[in-house]
Amino acid sequence: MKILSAEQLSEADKETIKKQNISSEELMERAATLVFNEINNRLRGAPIPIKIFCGIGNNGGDGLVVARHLIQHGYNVTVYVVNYSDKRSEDFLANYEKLKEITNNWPQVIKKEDDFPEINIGDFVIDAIFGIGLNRPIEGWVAKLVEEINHSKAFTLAVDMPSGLFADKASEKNSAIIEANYTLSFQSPKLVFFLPETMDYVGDLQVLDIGLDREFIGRIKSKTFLIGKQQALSLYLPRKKNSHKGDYGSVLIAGGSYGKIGSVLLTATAALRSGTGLCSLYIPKCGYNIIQTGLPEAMVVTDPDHEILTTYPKDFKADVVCFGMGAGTSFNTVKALKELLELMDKPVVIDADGLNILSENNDLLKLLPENSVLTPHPGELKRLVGAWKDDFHKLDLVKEFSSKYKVIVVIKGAHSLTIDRDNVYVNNTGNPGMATAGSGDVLSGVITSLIGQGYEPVNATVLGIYLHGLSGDISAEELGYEGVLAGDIAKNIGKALSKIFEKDATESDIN
Ligand SMILES: NC(=O)C1=CN([C@@H]2O[C@H](COP(=O)(O)OP(=O)(O)OC[C@H]3O[C@@H](n4cnc5c(N)ncnc54)[C@H](O)[C@@H]3O)[C@@H](O)[C@H]2O)[C@H](O)CC1
Ligand SMILES: [K+]
Repeated sequence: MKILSAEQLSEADKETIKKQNISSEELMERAATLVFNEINNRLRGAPIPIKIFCGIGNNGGDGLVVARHLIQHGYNVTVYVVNYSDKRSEDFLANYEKLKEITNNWPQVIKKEDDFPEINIGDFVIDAIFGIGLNRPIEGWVAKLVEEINHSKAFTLAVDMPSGLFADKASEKNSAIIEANYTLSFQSPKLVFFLPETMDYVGDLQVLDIGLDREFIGRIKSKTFLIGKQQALSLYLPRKKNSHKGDYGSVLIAGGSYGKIGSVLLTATAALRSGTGLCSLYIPKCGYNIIQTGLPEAMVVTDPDHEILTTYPKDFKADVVCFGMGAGTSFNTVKALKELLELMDKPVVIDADGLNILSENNDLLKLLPENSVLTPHPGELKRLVGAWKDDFHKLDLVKEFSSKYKVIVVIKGAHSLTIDRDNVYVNNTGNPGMATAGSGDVLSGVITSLIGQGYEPVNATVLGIYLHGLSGDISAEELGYEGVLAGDIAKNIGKALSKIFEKDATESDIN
């Protein structure tokens, strides 16, 4: 699914009005009625106090439409107009009149702090103050109102976006932003919903298809995508009935050191569980018995050294090599990575200490074969691309790095991002249970495996992250967040793959 910018959404809005020959007020009615339906389905007539805070633009207009439908269905509603300016939009005004026609309980206008109502923890707050039209941080008494809503701890549902967030740029530090429990967003999720600094404001997310023109949206050149089940399915390369292990890639996983052999064991397990035909490990001698006992399906080649990698086996033929987990950054291990990079003309996967070595030895970066995949966690990323001011600056730095070295970079996080030059793929699977030792080693194994099976490196990365997250979700369902081990994520990759073929009637449109 494309993630559209505020500008693209406004264009799609205008184009839809033209093509479907409807008024903008009709489009607002359609969008906001969907919001009402969702609320009505959940509240089912419950008499809880609903407080709707409406701005004076079209987000506020949506709020007024929702209010009208709720009142007509007998809900206990109070509407507040957050009068931050006198420039009320036409559709706001039209719906203001419509609301006054159906109730004697007219909206209360808030113009200053003294006008704030009491907001109780048991209220149901609807935030329709600002949407994608926000063009500067919220200030003054409106900022105070936002804080008041947040402090109340009342359940808060944001219409289109939590007020105070920009759709596609960073917020200033300490800005007033609604902390929503639930966000019902129109047509396309917004990029900020998935970035670490802003995702917590969104709560649970649901995207409503408000019927903006499909053909126009299809033509929009977006470089930012949310990866859901449909996209994962479209990337999958089916297996031929008439095939053998030689068809599914020979991978080599190079890494480990004394005390850190578990890391490569996890990576290799994940590679095999992801469908690799032949899996070999290149490890220091100390890991030989561990791997041969722990993973009899794998083959082992050992370094001359007992404790660390010191060289690279030049004659070893593999379709793809993964380097770095548990390897350490000793002088001779740097040499081993250099030998690998000098030899390889096919994409490699570099993780963990492989990345630390790259950031300390910048001259190695230009040896990376085109379309190699780097999978840093935030600390490793910072060492590679430098410090960033905010999430959007980080994206710019990584895009620049990806273009400069012609590599694919994963920004790991709650929503891991795959950056391939200017393209951004946002992952939407996974859970906090995956924040556990070895989870990254498993991810590298999945990506390496898929590259070995013939997936384009960017597709292997996007699908690999999706499957890794889904496997984490399956594991958390079985074991609870705290109970998940990286080994469980590796073990359940096959189940995750099967799951993308399941039809799910209740599936939300973003999963
Ligand atoms: N695009 C769609 O698919 C549809 C969107 N709808 C809803 O419309 C809003 C966007 O409405 P818009 O009037 O453009 O903007 P806002 O309501 O978010 O803001 C109003 C107005 O406020 C001014 N402003 C911006 N920042 C500030 C500030 N910090 N302080 C004071 N004033 C500010 C600025 O002039 C804005 O224009 C979208 O989110 C949807 O909810 C349609 O209803 C359906 C189709
Ligand atoms: K809002």
